[in-house]
Amino acid sequence: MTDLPVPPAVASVVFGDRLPLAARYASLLATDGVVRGLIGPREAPRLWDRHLLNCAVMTDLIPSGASVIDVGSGAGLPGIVLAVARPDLSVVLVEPLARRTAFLAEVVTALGLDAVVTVVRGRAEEVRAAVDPADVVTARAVAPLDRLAGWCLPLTAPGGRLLALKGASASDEIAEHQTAIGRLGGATPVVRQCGVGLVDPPTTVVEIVRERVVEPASPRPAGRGRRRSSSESGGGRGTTRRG
Ligand SMILES: C[S@@+](CC[C@H](N)C(=O)[O-])C[C@H]1O[C@@H](n2cnc3c(N)ncnc32)[C@H](O)[C@@H]1O
Repeated sequence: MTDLPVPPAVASVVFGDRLPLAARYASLLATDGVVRGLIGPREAPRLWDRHLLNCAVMTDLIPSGASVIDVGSGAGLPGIVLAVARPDLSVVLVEPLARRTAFLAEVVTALGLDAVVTVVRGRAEEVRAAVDPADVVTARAVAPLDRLAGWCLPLTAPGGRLLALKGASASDEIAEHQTAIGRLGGATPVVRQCGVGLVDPPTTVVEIVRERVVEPASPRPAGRGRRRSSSESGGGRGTTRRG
């Protein structure tokens, strides 16, 4: 039998009066989440430190009343945690795997979050027609920054931001992918440290504002070769307009 994870003292600072709801989510992860293979058994004892608190502290970067799309939610990280910590947010969870969206839908209902959380099954690059662009798009452990920007900036409202939870590699990834991100309409990425003094280590978030809207390139005239997709071309062949 799995021991249910005990919230550390700092959890009440981070979640406030939503702590019981956060604890219910932690229990679902530690039981159903482990049994159904969405969370590794070794993660159960460290769910609070490495997962719930690590995700919750990024709420500092999310404006009041914002719409949020969480891309690649998996078992609900960070999307469910954001909805638990911040009842003012409306959250869409985008996840392609049926086993995971089934779990997410059950968790949303079990936590009474149906009014503020929607689960969408699909790949981020395929759900554009199905979701409204959001003020904030989040992603944790989903893809390198250039691919994330290609998937997530089109889901971000002009002037909104992509918040990518990253580890120690954040600065290296920015150096590697900054040019591609710019071509996709992203502003210069900024590294933010969240939860300093609350979580150790603090959560590293790469923030990318969608400063320009990049339209897909127009098709080339017939006979001049196959048009490259934006992902193949690094997004560099699009046309842009100010957002
Ligand atoms: C390593 S898991 C991370 C899950 C969760 N964000 C977390 O931090 O625990 C990566 C997740 O991204 C999802 N994913 C992969 N490609 C995706 C895409 N193109 N669009 C949306 N989600 C994707 C996978 O199905 C998987 O659930």
